[in-house]
Amino acid sequence: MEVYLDNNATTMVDPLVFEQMKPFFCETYGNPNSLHRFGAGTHPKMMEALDYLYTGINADDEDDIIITSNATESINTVIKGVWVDEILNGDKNHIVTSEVEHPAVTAACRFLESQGVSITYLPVNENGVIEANTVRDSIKEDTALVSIMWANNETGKLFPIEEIGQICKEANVLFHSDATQAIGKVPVDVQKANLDFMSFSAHKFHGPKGVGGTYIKKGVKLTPLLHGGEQMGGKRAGTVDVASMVGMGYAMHLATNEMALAYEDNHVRKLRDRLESAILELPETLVIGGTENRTPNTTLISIRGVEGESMLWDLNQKGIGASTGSACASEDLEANPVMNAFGSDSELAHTGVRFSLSRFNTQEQIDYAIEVIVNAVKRLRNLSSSYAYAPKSHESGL
Ligand SMILES: Cc1ncc(COP(=O)(O)O)c(CNc2co[nH]c2=O)c1O
Repeated sequence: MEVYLDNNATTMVDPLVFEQMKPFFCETYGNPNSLHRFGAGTHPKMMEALDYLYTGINADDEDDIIITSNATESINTVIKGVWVDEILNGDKNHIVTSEVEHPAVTAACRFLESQGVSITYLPVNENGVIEANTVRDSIKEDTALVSIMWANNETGKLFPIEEIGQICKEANVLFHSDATQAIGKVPVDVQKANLDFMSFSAHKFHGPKGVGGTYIKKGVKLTPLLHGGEQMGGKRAGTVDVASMVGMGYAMHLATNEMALAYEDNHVRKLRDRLESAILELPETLVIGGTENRTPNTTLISIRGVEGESMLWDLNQKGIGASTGSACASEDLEANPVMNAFGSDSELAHTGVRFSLSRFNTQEQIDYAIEVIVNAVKRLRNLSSSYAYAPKSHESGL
């Protein structure tokens, strides 16, 4: 049996989304910017996609959305655009972010640091969450931007975005959230959150890879990252991947409607809890960041005595796909940076395994995964030269 439990890395394209995309490869294939019928034929579905996108996040209208290639481009568009507008051409020189952002945020901020910008990286509390008051305390006269993720890709922890948005509004500071891991899992409302900018990526909510979006609040200036064309009103040059844009719009429609979010919060959460509870019955296991206030599909579990990469290999041999954290960091054997941010000791920081489910997982798959995981833990702990579990009188050893 094959069981895919790495949906925070990427998701399967929903077959219903794929159906919407098909016509734009060999039938309606014109360039949207061409004046003839072949180009104009793409417009109705592109407008429909923009309608799905802006309504899915409760933006004002379709002008508040630009189509990008992924969340990484969207994040760079915001951070570097604010740098140009507010720092290079303004009187600001400070950005507030967190220690547990995705590398797309951290690396963009590191680049700005190399250009002389001051960056504050806020720490998480013992539950792996940024506390809103630490944002308030970090804002200074010359703060240009606050950028805090909506949901952490490794732990699933949800951050107090609405509270932080109110703080930024009162301090008159621009506010960006990387919502890549939130859309399709929890309600996302850019107006309730007082966001000026937001980034997202279609392949995280059953849309195609290679397409994402940036929300830019109406009236907020943002110098484009890409120049050289009038697409997206000049906010993002380059011919749009029409099929992917249509796919992302429909995926947003399927993922953010009331019924879909209720399904995530019930069916997917129940399967995640079933998997998590079974693993937590093993001794010396714990959920990193705790089980409260998370996206319904994610669990990051430390299994003492079991190297995360070894576990992934065992699982893969049995047809199960999971991860130790962000795929972009999975090539190296570095300790999980999020676990480091929790102050985990170096041994613990290598024991994390992330399981991230989706609406396409079934109970049969989860029960099979539980059986494989429990057997893998037994095998790997028995092989470990450094792990010796001394069961307490009432516990059975492994
Ligand atoms: C919070 C967050 N932001 C940005 C990105 C980048 O998205 P992309 O530009 O579409 O690639 C990711 C991808 N996160 C992961 C990719 O693989 N495992 C992950 O957890 C993410 O989880």
